[in-house]
Amino acid sequence: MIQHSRSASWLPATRRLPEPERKRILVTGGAGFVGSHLVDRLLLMGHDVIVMDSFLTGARSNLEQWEGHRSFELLRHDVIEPILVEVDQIYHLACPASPRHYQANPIKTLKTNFLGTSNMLGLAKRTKSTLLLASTSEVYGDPQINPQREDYCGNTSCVGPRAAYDEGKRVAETLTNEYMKKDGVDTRIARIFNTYGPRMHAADGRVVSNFVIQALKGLPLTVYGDGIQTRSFCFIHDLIDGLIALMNVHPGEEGKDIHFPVNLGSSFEFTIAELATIVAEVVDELLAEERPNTEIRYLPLPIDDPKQRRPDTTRAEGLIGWNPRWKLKDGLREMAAYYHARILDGSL
Ligand SMILES: O=C(O)[C@H]1O[C@H](OP(=O)(O)OP(=O)(O)OC[C@H]2O[C@@H](n3ccc(=O)[nH]c3=O)[C@H](O)[C@@H]2O)[C@H](O)[C@@H](O)[C@@H]1O
Repeated sequence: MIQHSRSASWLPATRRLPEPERKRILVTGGAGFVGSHLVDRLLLMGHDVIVMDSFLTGARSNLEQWEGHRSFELLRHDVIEPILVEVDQIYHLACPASPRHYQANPIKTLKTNFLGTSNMLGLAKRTKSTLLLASTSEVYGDPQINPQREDYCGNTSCVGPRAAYDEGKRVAETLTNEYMKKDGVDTRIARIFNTYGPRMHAADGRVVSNFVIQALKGLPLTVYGDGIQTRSFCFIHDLIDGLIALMNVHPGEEGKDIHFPVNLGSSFEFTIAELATIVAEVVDELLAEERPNTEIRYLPLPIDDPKQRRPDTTRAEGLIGWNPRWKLKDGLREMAAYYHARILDGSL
């Protein structure tokens, strides 16, 4: 059945699942980059979605397409404070994710990861709902093996500049695992590797958004260090496929361990210098102009910046049959078009 809201005919048309299949789903951090794409997909699938966000880094504008839709509810609430809502599933995404944001207030980042995750696990226990924790590739720190498998314990510093986030996420994983073992909470842990796409906060300082915006504005691309550090970039729609598949996986006959962390990310590794070249090509194509002299400005490499990062996704493939499908260039085209429209309408 196609559902339109009572009040606004311009709302996106969604399915409405029959009662037993339709779930009430809480998305913490649902106004952020990943969260808002997840909310879009869950609503389009026909579920009821409650978004909880403190708007510390999330933006209301990421969700404005849903305001007034009867399956959508938005709560301004900081996950650090307990809350009681009746839900079937919890995607726990709330936490600033860009180094610029999580370093701006490290204590808050730690509290979000410890107290926030503890609150959500308590809620999952009380409501008997399934909780998926959005963890991160940062739990591997500056990895000494490449690619990283889920059983690699990582190389982090608990007093380094990235510690509030990577140690915060490590303790969030530990909490999740202990609630699963001790209290029988049905949990999933996704370790998300560098993800990019439309709606990334324009000022969050991450490499893909920085490069695309710089190229669109004709500014030099800021490469930190010599640009030989690597990352693997996953397009947002692929990540959302993976998160939903992981949330809904069941042990099955094979008795799969669905609670152990699962890497979600692209297996194609690029140096940051290569990324700069590809972004310049994509933006030239969009603006239909030859700009052979895209300038690179080399800036110092941040302390503890991981030198290499690429997920081993064998586990995701076996457990949920997941593999990213978007090619880097295609994803960058989407992202460049998104920011370009904002530059043209004056909002960027
Ligand atoms: O996007 C992500 O998924 C991840 O982003 C960051 O991790 P990081 O890999 O350091 O991401 P970026 O800040 O985008 O940096 C990637 C690389 O590009 C470099 N960089 C960044 C920005 C820039 O303008 N120029 C540049 O060369 C950085 O030094 C780093 O080597 C966060 O710490 C992670 O939590 C998050 O999961």
